[in-house]
Amino acid sequence: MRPPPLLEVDGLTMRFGGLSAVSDLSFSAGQGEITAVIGPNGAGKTTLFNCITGFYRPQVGRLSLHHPDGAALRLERMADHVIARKARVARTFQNIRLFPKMSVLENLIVAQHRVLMAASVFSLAGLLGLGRYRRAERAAIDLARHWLDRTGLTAFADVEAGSLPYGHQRRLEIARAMCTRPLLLCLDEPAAGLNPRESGDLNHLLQGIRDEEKIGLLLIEHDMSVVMGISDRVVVLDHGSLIAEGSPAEVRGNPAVIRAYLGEPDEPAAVLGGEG
Ligand SMILES: Nc1ncnc2c1ncn2[C@@H]1O[C@H](COP(=O)(O)OP(=O)(O)OP(=O)(O)O)[C@@H](O)[C@H]1O
Repeated sequence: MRPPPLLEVDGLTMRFGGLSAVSDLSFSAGQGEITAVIGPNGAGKTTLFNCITGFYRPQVGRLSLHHPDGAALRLERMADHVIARKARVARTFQNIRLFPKMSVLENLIVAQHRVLMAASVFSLAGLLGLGRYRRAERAAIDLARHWLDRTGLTAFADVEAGSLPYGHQRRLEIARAMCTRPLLLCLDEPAAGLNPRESGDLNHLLQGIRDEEKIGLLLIEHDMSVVMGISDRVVVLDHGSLIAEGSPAEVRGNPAVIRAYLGEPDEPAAVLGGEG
């Protein structure tokens, strides 16, 4: 049985001039599930992420984020900063976007600036005088330390983020996103540029986040060992439309998926291999 939907995408269409980058797309991503969005180049994956995170406003369709208190927030009506803060959707990027000159720890504290500023009641007096701010600061440091530990970065806490090896920077991006306490974590090609060992570590980290935090993860990924190895559901796009949806095993054997990737029905293992 599928878990309750966390994100429901309903009839989503996003056009650029005459081009439909996403076309009448519907699917759901469950709470406590890893949902992978795959498809050939130009299929509309990044456009979908940009609609979910408020960077684009779709012309048609609904994006509903179901909160544990029963509220269904309509993301397509919200600005990006409201989606991050109120709907609690966090995102990492294909091209890593850390503060490279800040330390690893500072990156994780800055991610929590909204909570800290709220605790200061947005005033200097609040910053200087209130126990409430000091408690919030303590909690922010504890949360940062927790995610440093979970991502294996504790030893690098004081190191400049930009000087970390690539695989560590990817994990730091995930730690930073988790410091915002998201309900939905959107990961844009988290395995890009990782070697097989780092990719294995990433799988382990993402499965741990799913199982322990019970949040939803939505990932765009081209590395099929990651997609087939850790996803609970796979959504396949081609030319902006949904062509398949199901478990990794169901999707891997789907003729439409094989055609979209290979242009012919032979040799699915070449592109859609992996564990699963
Ligand atoms: N801002 C934009 N303006 C015009 N066209 C765009 C814009 N963003 C995306 N597109 C077009 O929309 C289509 C889908 O692009 P998108 O980047 O969403 O695909 P993708 O599946 O993420 O591809 P890739 O795997 O190569 O990253 C492409 O034809 C792309 O050129």
